[in-house]
Amino acid sequence: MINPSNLTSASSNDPATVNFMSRRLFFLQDIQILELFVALFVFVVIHSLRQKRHHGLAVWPVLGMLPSLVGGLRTNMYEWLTDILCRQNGTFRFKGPLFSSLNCVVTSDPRNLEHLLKSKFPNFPKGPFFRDTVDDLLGNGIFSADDETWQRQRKTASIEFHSAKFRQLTTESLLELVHFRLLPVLENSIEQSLPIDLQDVLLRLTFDNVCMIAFGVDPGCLHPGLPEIPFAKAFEDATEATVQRFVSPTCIWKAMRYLNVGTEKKLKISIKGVDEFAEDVIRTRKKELSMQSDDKKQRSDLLTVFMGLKDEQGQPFSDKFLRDICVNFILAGRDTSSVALSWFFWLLEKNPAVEERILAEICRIVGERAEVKTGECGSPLIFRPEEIKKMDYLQAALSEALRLYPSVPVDHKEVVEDDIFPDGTVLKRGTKVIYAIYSMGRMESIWGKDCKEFKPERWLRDGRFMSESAYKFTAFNGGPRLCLGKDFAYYQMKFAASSIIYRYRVKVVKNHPVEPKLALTMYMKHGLKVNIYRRDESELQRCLKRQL
Ligand code: HEM
Repeated sequence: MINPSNLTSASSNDPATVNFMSRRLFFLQDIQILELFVALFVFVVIHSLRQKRHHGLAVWPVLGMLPSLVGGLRTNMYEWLTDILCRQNGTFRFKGPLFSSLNCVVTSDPRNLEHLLKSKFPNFPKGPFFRDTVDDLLGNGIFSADDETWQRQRKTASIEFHSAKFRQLTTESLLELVHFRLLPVLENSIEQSLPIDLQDVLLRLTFDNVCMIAFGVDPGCLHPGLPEIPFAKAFEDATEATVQRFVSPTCIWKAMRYLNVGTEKKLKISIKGVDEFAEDVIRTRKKELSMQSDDKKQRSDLLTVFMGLKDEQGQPFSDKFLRDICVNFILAGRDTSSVALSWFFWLLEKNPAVEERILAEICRIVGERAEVKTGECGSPLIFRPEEIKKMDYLQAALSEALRLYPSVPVDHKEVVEDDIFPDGTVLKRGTKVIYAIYSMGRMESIWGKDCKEFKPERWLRDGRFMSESAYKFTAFNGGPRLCLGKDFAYYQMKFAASSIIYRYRVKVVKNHPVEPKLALTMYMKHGLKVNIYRRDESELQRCLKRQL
C-alpha cells in the first residue's frame, strides 16, 4: 500500500525516487486513459441504449422513460401525452424506471375504451395500485372502491339521484344559489368595478350545491365578500399532492410520507383540513337527526340515507366510511362542473359567434312565454326546468367545452387477468391502464380534421342536441361506472350559464394566463380572472324581437 505522505517527503533528486515517480506517473496516466476509455464506453452504451426508442420515446437505462415524463410535467403533461398518442395511433406502453410502479399502457382508442369500460368491465377494476395511491384522500369512497364496496355505494346513490325528491331538491337549491348568491356576487363586482376569479366563484357555487343536495348542509361559501374557505384550499392542495403520487415511483412517495417531507407533508396537512370539514358535517347531521322528532326524520339527503344503512356485520357505517362518502361526493360534485364551466366561459370569449347563438336560443325560448309575448314580462327572469331542457345549442356548447377540456383529464384501471385490447395491445395481469380522456378530444382519427376547433355544431342534428358514444366522448366515463351526476351536472351548468349569459358579458382580463393544473380534476392553474359587464336592455329587446 502506498502512503501518499511518503511521496511528498521523498527528495526529487533521488534516482530511485525519480524512477518510482516516473513509473507512478505512467501508472496515473494509465488510470486516466483507462478512466477515459471506461467513460467513453459508458457514454457509448448509454447513448446507444438511449437511442433505443420505444413507441417514439427515448428509453434510458435504469430510468426508463422517466426523463421524458419529467419533461412532459414541466410543460403541459396532457399535451405531451396527446402528442405521443397521436403519433402512436392511440396506444403506447410507458416504461418507468427499474423496479418502479410507473409501467403502464396509455390509450385513447375508443375501441379499447369500450372494451375496458363495458365489454370486459370485471377485468378492469380501479385496482389496488389506484386505491393505495388515493387512499389518504378518498379512502373507500365510490371513486376508489371496487366490487361489493363500490356496488353498495353505487346502488344507494343511484336510487337517490334518480328520485323525484332529488330532482326537486336540485331545482330548488340551484334557484336559491344562482339567483340569491351567484348573480348578487357578479352584480357586486360590476358595482365595485373589480375583476373576479370566475373559477373560484363557480367552485363556491358547486360546493354549496353539492353540500346542500348530498348532505343537507349549507356551507354558505358563495356570498358577496367571498369569505375565506379553509376547506377549499385544503381540498385543492390535497388533490394536487395526490396526483404527484401518480407520477412518482411508489417507493419514493412512500419514503417521503414516512419522513413527512415535500408534497407528502403538504398532503398530510391538507387532509387534516379536509377531514375536519367532513367530520363537522357528519357530527352536525347526527346531532340534528337525534334532536328531530320521528316524523321529521324523513330527510332524504345522501348522507342521511347512508347513516341509516348497515355494513356487512350489521353495524351502522363507521364515521370514517361516512367521511369517505362525503369527500368523494364533494370531489364528484364540486370540482367537475365548476372547472367545466370555467373552460366554457373562456372558450366563449374566444368564440363570440357561439355566444351570440346561445343568447339567440335563450331569447327564442324566453320569447315563448305568454307574458313576454304580451309584453308584460316582469323581472327577475328565472328559467324553468322545461326551458332549460330545450336549450340544445347551449348543451352542445357545454359538451364541446368538455370534449376539449374534460374535467377528469385522465383515468385509471388495472388488469385482473391477461387480456388483449381490440387494437392488439397485449395486457398482462396487473398492468396499469391509463385512458387519456383529454387526448381523445384532440385526435383527428376520432373527431376529424377540425378536432381542435370549438364547434358546438358538431353535436347538433337538425338543430337538436345528439349525444355521442361514451367511448368516443368519455368526459362522463362510460359503462357501469358512468357518471352518476351527468344529468344533474348538465342541468346545473345550463341553469348557471344561461342565467349569466342572458344578463352579462364575461370578459377575461387582458393577459391573464390560462393553463391547466396537474390535479385530479382540470382546474385552471391561475383561476379565471374576468370582468363582468351588464348586457344592454336594448340588446336583449332586439334579440327577443328577432326571435318572436
Ligand atoms: C361536468 C360535470 C361532471 C363531469 C365531467 C363528471 C365526470 C365523471 C367521471 C369521468 C367519472 C368517472 C370517474 C372514475 O371512475 O374515476 C364520474 C363519476 C362519478 N360522478 Fe361525475 N362528473 C360530473 C359531475 C358530477 C356531479 C355534479 C356529481 C354529483 C353530484 C357526480 C357524481 C359522480 C359519481 C357519484 C361518480 C362515481 C360513479 C361510479 O364510480 O360508479 N358527477 N364523473
